[in-house]
Amino acid sequence: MAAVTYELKKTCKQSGARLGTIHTPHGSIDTPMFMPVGTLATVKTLSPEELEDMNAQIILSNTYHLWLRPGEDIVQEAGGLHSFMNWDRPILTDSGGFQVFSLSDFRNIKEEGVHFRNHISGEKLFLSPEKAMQIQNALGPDIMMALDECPPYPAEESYMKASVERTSRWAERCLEAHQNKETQGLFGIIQGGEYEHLRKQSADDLISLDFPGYAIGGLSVGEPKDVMNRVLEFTTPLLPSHKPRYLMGVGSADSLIDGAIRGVDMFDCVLPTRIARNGACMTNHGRLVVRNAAYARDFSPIDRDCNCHVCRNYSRAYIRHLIKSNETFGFRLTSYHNLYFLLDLMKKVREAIMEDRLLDFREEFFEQYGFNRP
Ligand SMILES: CCCSCc1cc(N)cc2c(=O)[nH]c(N)nc12
Repeated sequence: MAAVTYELKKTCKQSGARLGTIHTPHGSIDTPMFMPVGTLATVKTLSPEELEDMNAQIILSNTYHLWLRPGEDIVQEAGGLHSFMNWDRPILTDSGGFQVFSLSDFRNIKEEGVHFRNHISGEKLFLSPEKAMQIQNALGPDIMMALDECPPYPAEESYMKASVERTSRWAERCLEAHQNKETQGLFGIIQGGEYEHLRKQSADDLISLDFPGYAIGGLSVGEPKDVMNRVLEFTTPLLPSHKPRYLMGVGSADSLIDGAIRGVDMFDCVLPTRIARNGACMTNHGRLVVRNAAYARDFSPIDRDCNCHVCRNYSRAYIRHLIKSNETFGFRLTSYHNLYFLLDLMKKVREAIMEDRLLDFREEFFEQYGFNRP
């Protein structure tokens, strides 16, 4: 029995969207869905109990960061990530490659792996497909990611082709190095940038290796939204309909809806908690920067159309005061609301797919939120 399986439940009549359920050793996940990011084994400022209260079905953590601190050996001695962080629902870990490329000021990519400098201590380190698998096998997430290279945007076609071919060879090495096939699912990551023929090559290579799920990487790296949507339009249909599709690093409300319309099942992004720590909030009527002076005497909730614990109990004025005072509780309130907002948005997306009205929902939401407003 595979560790991770996907059950396709309904395909939307209006678009490529679909409803499904991902079954993992730590529970099932209704899709399309958003995954809060807990880079260092915590979703910043929030407790596992609060994440369960807002119906977070799965959270992410990061191989690169946990390898550096506290070390995968300590997490393994604790019984794995679930025990270490007291989270008994599913966990997905990224493979570390993206973080090496985005965080390290020195890196040298070779066939055997990537040489880089620890962004904290400066020491030289080396990450190979085998090492990425050893770390993830020790951390014990339900879903692991193969080691890939996420080239910058834009990238020359010749560089992208060589990178895709190396990522495919690394994916095969990850499969060979995988130690816990019965308890941990391994997803392949499709690369290829904006080049349709390279996306096809990457998909063909990885589909031939029969992963239980596939991620679309190399997006949300600075490309315009119309480029992302165009790449999704020709990439998502290449992927098996009976396996989960994960769009990496995508998390604004409009991108989640547009990704679901194009058949994406899983999303993650640090955006909701990152902007929360700057006093910015996602609402059904656009982004609200609650730290602004305009809200000093505004005793209404962050979002009058939100039913979260924060919007039912705290005012903009109070939250602005806490943020301006650098009070941790202020960041907790904005983080809780933003994650609740995206999780609730995906619940509404699932309901719209069930009722075959996702495109109508998109129009209503975009109009109310102010997307596409000139
Ligand atoms: C915890 C963070 C998960 S998503 C990080 C991420 C984000 C984005 N935007 C792209 C990629 C990618 O192409 N490959 C990999 N492994 N990760 C990516």
